[in-house]
Amino acid sequence: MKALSLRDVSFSYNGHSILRGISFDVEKGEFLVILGPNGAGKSTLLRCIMGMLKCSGSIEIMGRNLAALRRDELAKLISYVPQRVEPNFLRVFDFVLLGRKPYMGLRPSNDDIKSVMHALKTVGIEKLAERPTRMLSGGELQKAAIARALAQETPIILLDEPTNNLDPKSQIEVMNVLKRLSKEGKTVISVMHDVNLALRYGDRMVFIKEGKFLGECEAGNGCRELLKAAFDSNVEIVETKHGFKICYFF
Ligand SMILES: Nc1ncnc2c1ncn2[C@@H]1O[C@H](COP(=O)(O)OP(=O)(O)OP(=O)(O)O)[C@@H](O)[C@H]1O
Repeated sequence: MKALSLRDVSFSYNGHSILRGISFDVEKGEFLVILGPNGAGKSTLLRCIMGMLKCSGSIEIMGRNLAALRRDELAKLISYVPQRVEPNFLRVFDFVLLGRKPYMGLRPSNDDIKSVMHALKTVGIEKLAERPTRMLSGGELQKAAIARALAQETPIILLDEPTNNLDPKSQIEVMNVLKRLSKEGKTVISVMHDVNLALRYGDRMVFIKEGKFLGECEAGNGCRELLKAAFDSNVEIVETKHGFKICYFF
């Protein structure tokens, strides 16, 4: 069974075609990065997978047809970290507790509280539990959003540009958390613009261009030709002394 299977997924906004017949699979425990130019349809694709937009074609999540899943069933299979998270008056603990909604009764159970504490520890922000989210830095807020998704305890986690607006140290911290999660068996699917982070942390890259599936490649193999075609630029990939692949466009 695949974690995610897309077959001929298409979507239009008011008759304007955005996604055109996208098909690909994601294996369980894989760290898949979705890349492509601005406006290619990456965020739209994530919203289709989350059932927030109604697309044609078929989407299977952990072997189950998305169209046949109830909202609470879907929320136990897949969690979503959106591109922008709005900070508010909620304490970090309560913000992360929102991830327990699919499981919670009127009051949080001991399991809910344990799960929140575990999620906060996993992303390394347990010391911020009492702080209102509006008093967090961009990186801390991003980690809180990831912790909320972890508290949801889903086998798949979907992220839309999780390293946006983060400084280099926070970028690496967030990517290390995601890599560790995928190594522990979670399926991580992330839209990213930072090709170097994608090459370094992803297992595989899927390229979307003009609403279509352009191609896929193993991240370790550099993916030079696909990068060139996706971004209409010349690309060079070099290996650093640490064994990382670094790519630059010209
Ligand atoms: N609510 C909407 N109504 C109409 N068109 C929309 C809407 N949201 C997005 N679009 C259009 O759909 C296309 C795909 O947008 P989408 O946000 O999915 O692209 P993206 O690949 O995620 O882009 P980026 O890398 O810039 O975030 C764009 O042309 C965008 O203008």
